[in-house]
Amino acid sequence: MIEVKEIRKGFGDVEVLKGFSTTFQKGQTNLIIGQSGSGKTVFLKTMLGLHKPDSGQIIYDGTPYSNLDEEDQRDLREQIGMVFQGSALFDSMTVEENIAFPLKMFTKMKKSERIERANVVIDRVNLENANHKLPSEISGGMQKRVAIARAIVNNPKYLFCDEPNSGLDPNTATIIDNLIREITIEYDITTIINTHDMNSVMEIGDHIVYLQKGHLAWEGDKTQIFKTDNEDVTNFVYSSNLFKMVREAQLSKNSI
Ligand SMILES: Nc1ncnc2c1ncn2[C@@H]1O[C@H](COP(=O)(O)OP(=O)(O)OP(=O)(O)O)[C@@H](O)[C@H]1O
Repeated sequence: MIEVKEIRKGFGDVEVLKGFSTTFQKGQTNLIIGQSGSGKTVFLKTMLGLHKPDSGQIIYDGTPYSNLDEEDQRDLREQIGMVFQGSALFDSMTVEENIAFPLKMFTKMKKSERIERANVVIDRVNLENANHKLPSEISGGMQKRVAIARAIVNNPKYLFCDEPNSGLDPNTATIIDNLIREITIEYDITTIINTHDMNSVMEIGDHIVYLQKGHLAWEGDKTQIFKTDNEDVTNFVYSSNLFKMVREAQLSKNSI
């Protein structure tokens, strides 16, 4: 569980996160959504410890990040798996080497142990037969699977995903979303996903936080978001043409 208490972060005179609180439960896919520039990335980076908040606290399973000394902060960061936008794989490493990399960085495992553990997660994300391929030799969807496998190889308690669907076709995006959700439940991870994708909201939105100009303007789940009377959230939800058409069809049906 990650608790956010009255978090504020600014750069110079500009305050980007304007003092809000929320709680991200474990075993749930927690989504952060909002218009471009609303502060989603700054929020994610602040939770990751990459930005120091001006005030407020991020509390990881009861422990405020700001109370930790440098060594404990490092230990905590090792418990965070990260899926970067665009996968960020090492081009010159095979799938297996990419996935085993965090174990080389953060553990004292022998090479044979690292390979064994890497293959457990390779099986989990259904990447069998791709072990010795390079990222350039596999599809975008498979590259995402590698990124997810690399993020969970060290058994993280927390998983942060930045736009995990970007660049994928809708079908593959849904498969990747569901893989993240299954892993979240299976390993009881606190997962936080930064996304623009309304399909993700509908598919895996267990808890959705809507940021607007640095404020937390709304939070709820994937069914509540379609019933909210918050106009900004509704505009965001229906900003895609497809959703707009579905809504208009529903409204005209209701008026008959
Ligand atoms: N390091 C920084 N220094 C100064 N301003 C910053 C910095 N990082 C972000 N900002 C500003 O904070 C605001 C929010 O940016 P952020 O990247 O969090 O938005 P976002 O919601 O993630 O947008 P997008 O959906 O386009 O990625 C923007 O106005 C941005 O210019």
